[in-house]
Amino acid sequence: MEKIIVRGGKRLKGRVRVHGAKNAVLPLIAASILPSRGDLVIQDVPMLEDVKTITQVLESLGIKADLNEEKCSIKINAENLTSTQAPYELVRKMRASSVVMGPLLARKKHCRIPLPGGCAIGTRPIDQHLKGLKALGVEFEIGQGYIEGRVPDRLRGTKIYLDVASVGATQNIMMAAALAEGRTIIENAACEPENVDLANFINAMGGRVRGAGTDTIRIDGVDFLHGTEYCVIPDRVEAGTYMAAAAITRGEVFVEGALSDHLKPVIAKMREMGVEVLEGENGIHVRAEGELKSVNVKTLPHPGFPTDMQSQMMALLLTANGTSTLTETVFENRFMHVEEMKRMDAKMKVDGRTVMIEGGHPLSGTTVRSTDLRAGAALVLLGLIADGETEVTDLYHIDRGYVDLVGKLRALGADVERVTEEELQERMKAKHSYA
Ligand SMILES: CC(=O)N[C@H]1[C@@H](OP(=O)(O)OP(=O)(O)OC[C@H]2O[C@@H](n3ccc(=O)[nH]c3=O)[C@H](O)[C@@H]2O)O[C@H](CO)[C@@H](O)[C@@H]1O
Ligand SMILES: C=C(OP(=O)(O)O)C(=O)O
Repeated sequence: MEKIIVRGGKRLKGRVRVHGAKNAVLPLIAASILPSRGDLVIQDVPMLEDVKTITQVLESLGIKADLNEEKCSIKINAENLTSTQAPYELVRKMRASSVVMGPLLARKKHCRIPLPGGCAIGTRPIDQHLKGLKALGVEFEIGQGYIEGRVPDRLRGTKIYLDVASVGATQNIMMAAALAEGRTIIENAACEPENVDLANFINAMGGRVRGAGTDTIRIDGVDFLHGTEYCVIPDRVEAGTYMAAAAITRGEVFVEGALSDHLKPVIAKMREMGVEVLEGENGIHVRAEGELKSVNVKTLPHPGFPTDMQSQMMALLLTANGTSTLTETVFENRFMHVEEMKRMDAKMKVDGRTVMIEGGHPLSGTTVRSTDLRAGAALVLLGLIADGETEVTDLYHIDRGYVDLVGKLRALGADVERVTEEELQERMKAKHSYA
């Protein structure tokens, strides 16, 4: 088992480049099932475990998909789509693989995928995905842990109102509607930047999607989609994580590639705390010094404060003076990191969906467990200012969403390393034999 070891006390300084967005590239790769003609090339693909998993899902469907780690790109040709069944071993690793449903139903009028199940941050139902796809003409059977969808006639555009502005449901419906007959209108659609990226990608393949980024999306179905070349948007959560790292250590960091338009709520809250944030054309400059003010934060669907930045923000609030509150409204169980942070002497109290955070107290390093990918990153960030050594375990979460977190933090001056259990044992042995 590998661990990240952080020794606190270093002020981060320098420049860090953000990779392409995980949450944008996953639906883009799923949408690559749609074109029946030509090659697709996606650029600035982050080489993450999740990206490898969704690529394997495509390969399991008979699609040619070549990830080029050096060029950070993927080349896909879906002309030879032979299967409509996604394997359990892959889908269970990553909930986002349920977004292959829409494209499979659009291309082959059939799909069979394992029920994604709950996860560390909540139950995460997919009722809105199913409601939308049913409205387009899909019939579903659910049993023995699988969902099977069939289109008896053909997909037909219609008006769909989502009860919850679900990111994944909007994606699944958008992709199915891209090849449906007539116009589909999604109301109360999720307007996250990743969904705008998906709409732009579908349009680059010859689709007709309008209104993405607002709560009403119109999709006019076309007969077929074709290959294209496309570059994924930068990862706003990765960018926000390094912005938080800079502020926590009272450092000065230029986050290259970060788009301020995608990070408005994060920038606003950091400024309210007293962090200096300069928005540039090529990135965001963050600088913090001395005492920061406590603030109240509530996570919301975009353009509200993103739930995927909640735990990193919590880490930052622990360094502010006074009491802050952080309310999670998107997921019902996204506070598992609170108990881990308390193990580092963080002063916090959970009351329903709100955490009271008493900032400004010293933190101490100890062994803590990543409970989800953002929580894992947040614990590493806390380790940057804790006394002594912090060991973060369960790194498979972090590997789902961060390219080389350790290398990037080290380049900014952090005292952090990734070691295997064996290496740690060797070190202990060497220490004892020396003593
Ligand atoms: C791979 C990916 O892009 N993941 C992101 C995506 O997840 P994901 O697409 O799963 O998130 P959703 O927007 O669907 O979920 C938001 C809320 O809606 C609920 N819900 C969702 C679907 C549904 O059919 N019924 C229902 O009740 C969920 O339980 C949750 O409470 O958006 C989330 C919200 O910004 C982010 O935290 C995730 O990082
Ligand atoms: C929760 C996240 O991802 P997923 O939806 O894939 O679990 C995330 O990226 O923070």
